Amino acid sequence: MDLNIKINDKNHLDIGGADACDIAEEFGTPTYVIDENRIRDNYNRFYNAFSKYYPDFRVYYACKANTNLAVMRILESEGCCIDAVSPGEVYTSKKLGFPGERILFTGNNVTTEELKFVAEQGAVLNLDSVSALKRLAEVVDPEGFKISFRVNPMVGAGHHDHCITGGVMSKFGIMDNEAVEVYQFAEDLGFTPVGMHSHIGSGILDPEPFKLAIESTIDIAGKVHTEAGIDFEFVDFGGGVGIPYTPEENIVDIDTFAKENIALFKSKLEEHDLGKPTMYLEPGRYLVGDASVLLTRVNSVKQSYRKFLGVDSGFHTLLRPAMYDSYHHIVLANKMDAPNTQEVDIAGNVCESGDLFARDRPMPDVEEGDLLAILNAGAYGFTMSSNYNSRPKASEVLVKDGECFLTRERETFEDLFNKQIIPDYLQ
Ligand SMILES: Cc1ncc(COP(=O)(O)O)c(C=O)c1O
Ligand SMILES: N[C@@H](CCCC[NH3+])C(=O)O
Repeated sequence: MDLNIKINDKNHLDIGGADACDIAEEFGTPTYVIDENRIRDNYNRFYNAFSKYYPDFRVYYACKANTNLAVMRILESEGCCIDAVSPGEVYTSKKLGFPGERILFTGNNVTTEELKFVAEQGAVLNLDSVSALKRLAEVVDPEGFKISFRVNPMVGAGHHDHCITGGVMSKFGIMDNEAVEVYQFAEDLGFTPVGMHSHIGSGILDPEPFKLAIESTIDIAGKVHTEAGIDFEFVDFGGGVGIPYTPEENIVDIDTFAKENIALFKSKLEEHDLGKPTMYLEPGRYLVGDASVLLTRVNSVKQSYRKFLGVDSGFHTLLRPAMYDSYHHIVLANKMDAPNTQEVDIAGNVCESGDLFARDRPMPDVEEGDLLAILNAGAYGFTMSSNYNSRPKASEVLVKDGECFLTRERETFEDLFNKQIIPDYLQ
C-alpha cells in the first residue's frame, strides 16, 4: 500500500510527527493538517528525478491545488516556480516572493484588464487563444515582449471526464493545426514567442498518455520552428501526475517516469532540430496531495436502512467525492489498530443527499466523538471549499517536525457577512 499513513505508539494517526488527536483537540475540527516535510520531499523527489536527466528543468507548482500561503512559501524556499491560472494567483505569488520571471500565467477566457494586470506583474503570459493575443497587443508594447502559447496536443487523460483537458471536447489551448499561423501572427504583431505549452489533464497514473503528449507537442513545436522560424526557449508539458488514493493504487515510479520521458523528449528535440529548450512541468497534486489530511469528528451514528457515520464537515469542506465521485481513504485516527468490522456510509453535514465521503466503506466500530482522517486532502481540498449551507470554512494547521502552526483560522459566523451589503430600504 503506497498511501502516506504513519501511526504513533498510542495507535493514533501521526502527521509530520504530531498526533492527530492532539491537533483536533487543540484546533478543533474540521481542520486540514499539512505536513511541511512531505511537501519538501515530494518537491525534491520530483525535481531531482527530472533534473538528473535534463538539468535545464524547472518545476512550476500548479498552485490552484493548494494556495495556503505557508505551502506556497515552502515551495518558494525550495526554488520552485508557479503555474498561475488567474490574476489572483499571480498577485498572491508575487506577494509571497516569487519573481515575475518565475510565474507562468496560463489563463483561460481572461479579460483584457486581466491580461494587462498580469503583464504589469512581470509574469510570463502563456496565451490560450488568438483573441487573448490580439487583446494583449492592445495593452502592452509587443516589441520584444516574450510570450508562449498553450496548444491542444489532441491527447487527453484524467481521473474524471471533468479533468481531461486535451482533445476535441476541450476548451483549452489553440488547435494543433493553427499553431504555425498563430505563432506567425504573434511575430507579425511584434511579439517574441519563446514557449509552447500543453496540459492533458489531471490525476493520471498511467505513463503512456504523457509520452503521447510529449510526441505530439514536440511535433507541433517542430512544425512551428520549421515553418514560422520560432526558436523555443522552453517547452512546458503541464501537470497531471497522479497519486494513489486507494490502497490498491501504486505511487508513480518517478525516476523511471522521468528517465523515459526525458529520453523521448531529447529524441523528439533532435528529430525536429529544436536545440535544448528548458523543460517545464507543472505538478499540483503530486507536490501537495498526500501531504495533508482533513480531520473531521463523528457526531452521529445512525442505523437507518443503511448505517451512516455523520461527520462535522461536508462537500463544502472537501468537494472531490461529491463532484468527481473520488475515493479518499478514511481512517479512524484515534484507534488506528482497530480492525474493520462493518461497511458504512460516511456522510457530511450539508443538506444534500449527495453529500457523502464514502459509500459501503469498510470501517472499524466507530463511536460518536471518534476522529476520522480523510487522507490525500492536500490537493483541490481547501481551494475548492465553499460556504454552502452557511458553513464557515475549516481551519488549516501546518506541522513541521512535530510542531503545529495555525496557518488559517477557522471562519466564524461573522465571516459569512463579509462583503455583503443590505440595501438601506431593507435595513
Ligand atoms: C494548466 C495546468 N497545469 C497544471 C495543472 C496541475 O495538474 P495536477 O494537479 O494534476 O498536477 C493543471 C490542472 O489540471 C492545469 O490546468
Ligand atoms: N479539481 C480536480 C483537478 C482539476 C485540475 C484543474 N485543471 C481534482 O480535484 O481532482
